[in-house]
Amino acid sequence: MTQSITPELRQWAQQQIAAGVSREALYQAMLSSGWRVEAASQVLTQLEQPAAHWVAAPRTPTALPKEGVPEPDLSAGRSVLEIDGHSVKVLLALQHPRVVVFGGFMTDAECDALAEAARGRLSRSETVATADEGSEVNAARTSEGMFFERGETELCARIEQRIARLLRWPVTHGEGLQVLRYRRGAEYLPHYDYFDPKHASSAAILKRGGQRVGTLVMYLNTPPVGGATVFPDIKLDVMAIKGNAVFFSYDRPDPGTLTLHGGAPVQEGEKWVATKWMREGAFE
Ligand SMILES: O=C(O)CCC(=O)C(=O)O
Ligand SMILES: [Fe+2]
Repeated sequence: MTQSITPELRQWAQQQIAAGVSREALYQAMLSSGWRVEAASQVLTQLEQPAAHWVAAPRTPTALPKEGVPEPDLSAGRSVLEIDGHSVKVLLALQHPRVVVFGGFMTDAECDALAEAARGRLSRSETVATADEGSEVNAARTSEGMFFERGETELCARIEQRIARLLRWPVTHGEGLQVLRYRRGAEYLPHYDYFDPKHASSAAILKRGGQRVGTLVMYLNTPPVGGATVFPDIKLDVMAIKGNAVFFSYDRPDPGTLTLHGGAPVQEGEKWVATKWMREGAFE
């Protein structure tokens, strides 16, 4: 099925919205009638943008950056990246390890909506077991978490599309969004996001999509005190500020990537984040 975004389709979608149909209902209706996640999400995203930004058909799949890991286009010293009508600021860029901090990646409304959608589905976070197959509850991680399916809701699809464009990495190569809530005192001790090839459980995990090669942690609120994302190897603390996000990439599953990182204890209030992990291959 070709899924070009014709003027008629756009008009139909606009009429539905004007008639009070929610974006979510429209998105689910499009999926049930055979639309692909990315195309359906694009139609709805474009409705918010000036007509000059509309395209007649879905754009070609996101081109991979040369390096083989996700990477934003920061050529020519860009400080603001225009992604799907959002002005994403580049607040900090470090070469090695590759760490980029973005300002205004998500709107406050998007942060609130994502946290609310996740709230009822949180359970004590698990991490990959070290000894045998499967995952286990781990004292190093005292947050509660949940995973959305990729493209599960219109909001997930919209955020996933924005991530894909920002980091030039296909939506298909990303895991579903994970949402974590840390209550006061909760933390995530320093760890690597790649799967340790020496762990017994890694072989099975790697069959689906291969290694993780990049992470984007999005802050869904601003904890009053504490909760920074810390990178002990390079002594960098990224403060958790609502709507901002920190990206880092790792081209091999090796501590030499200097991507050791953790979530510092939350000292007051709560901390909410969404994490997107990107794989080297398609995660289907
Ligand atoms: O909460 C944080 O700041 C870090 C989260 C994290 O490391 C992860 O989700 O893998
Ligand atoms: Fe992590």
